[in-house]
Amino acid sequence: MNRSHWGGWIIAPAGGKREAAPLSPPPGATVQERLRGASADQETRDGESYDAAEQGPVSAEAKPGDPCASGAPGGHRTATEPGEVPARPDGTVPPAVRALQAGETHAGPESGIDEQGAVTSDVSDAATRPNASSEARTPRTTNEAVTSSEAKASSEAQRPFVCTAPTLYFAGDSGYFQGFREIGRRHKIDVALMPIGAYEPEYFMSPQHVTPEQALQAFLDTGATWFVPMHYGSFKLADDTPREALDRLESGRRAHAIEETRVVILPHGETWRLSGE
Ligand SMILES: O=c1ccn([C@@H]2O[C@H](COP(=O)(O)O)[C@@H](O)[C@H]2O)c(=O)[nH]1
Repeated sequence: MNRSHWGGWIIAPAGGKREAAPLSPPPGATVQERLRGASADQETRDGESYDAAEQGPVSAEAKPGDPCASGAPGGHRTATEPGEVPARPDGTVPPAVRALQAGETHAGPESGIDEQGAVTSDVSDAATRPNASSEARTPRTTNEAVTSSEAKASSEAQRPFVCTAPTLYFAGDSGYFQGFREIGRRHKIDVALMPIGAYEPEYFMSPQHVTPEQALQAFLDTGATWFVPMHYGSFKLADDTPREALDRLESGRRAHAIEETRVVILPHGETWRLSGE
C-alpha cells in the first residue's frame, strides 16, 4: 500500500459555508496568511488528488471582535498574530499565558511523559475517568494520593482563551498528503488536533500515520492557530515512544520557528475550554 490514507473532521458551530481562500495571500497579508500561501507552493509527497468538498461544510459566524479564525471579518484573523495569545473578552490575560509569553515552557512534566517515554499518568484511570488527574506522575502514583482536582482546575483555568465559537480540525489517523492545505483553504481553523504517534517504522506506517515533523507541516498547511498533539501517549502501538514523539515535535517546532504558545500539550484527562468559559 503506497497511498496515504487520510481523513479528519472539521468541528465548528453552526454556520454557513465560506468561499475558499485564495491560494496566494495578498501583499501585506498576515504571517498566518503567508504561511498558508507558502505551504500551498510546496511540493506534495505523493501528488494524490483530493476533493475538499467531501470534507463537508463549515465555518461559523462569530461575534464582532471575537478572534475566532472562522468568524473574523472578511474571513481573516484580526485579533492576533501567531504567538500572540488573545486576551479574554474582558481584556484580561490569564497569568499562565503571560508566563508562557515570557518564555516559560508549557511542555515538560505536565505532559505526563517521563524521560524514558513512559506515560506517567495513570493510563487506565485516565482512559476511563475524564477527570483523572495528571498529578499522578509515575505508574506507582495513584490519583487518590494527590490533591488532584485543585491542581487540575488550576492548570485548566490557565489555558489560552481561543474564541467564543472556535473551529477545530481533528485529523484522525492520516499519512501526510496535500489535502491538509486544501482543508486549510476551505476552513479557517483555530485548533488542529494532529496525530504524532505510531510512525515507526516509517516504511510501513507512513501511509497511515504522520511523523511529528509531518504533523507540524500538516498543521502549517492547514493554517491553524493552535496545535494539539494526540495519538501518541496512551498506548505503545509502534516502534516509537511518546518521549521521542514529543522531542521530535519540539525540535520541529523550533526548526519552523513556531511559537511555543501555539503548541498545547494536554495531559491525560485534562480539558482545554477554548471559549474560556
Ligand atoms: O502511538 C500511539 C498511537 C495511538 N495511541 C492511542 O491508541 C488508541 C488507538 O488508536 P488508533 O488510531 O485506533 O490506532 C487511541 O486512543 C490513540 O490515541 C497511542 O496511545 N499511541
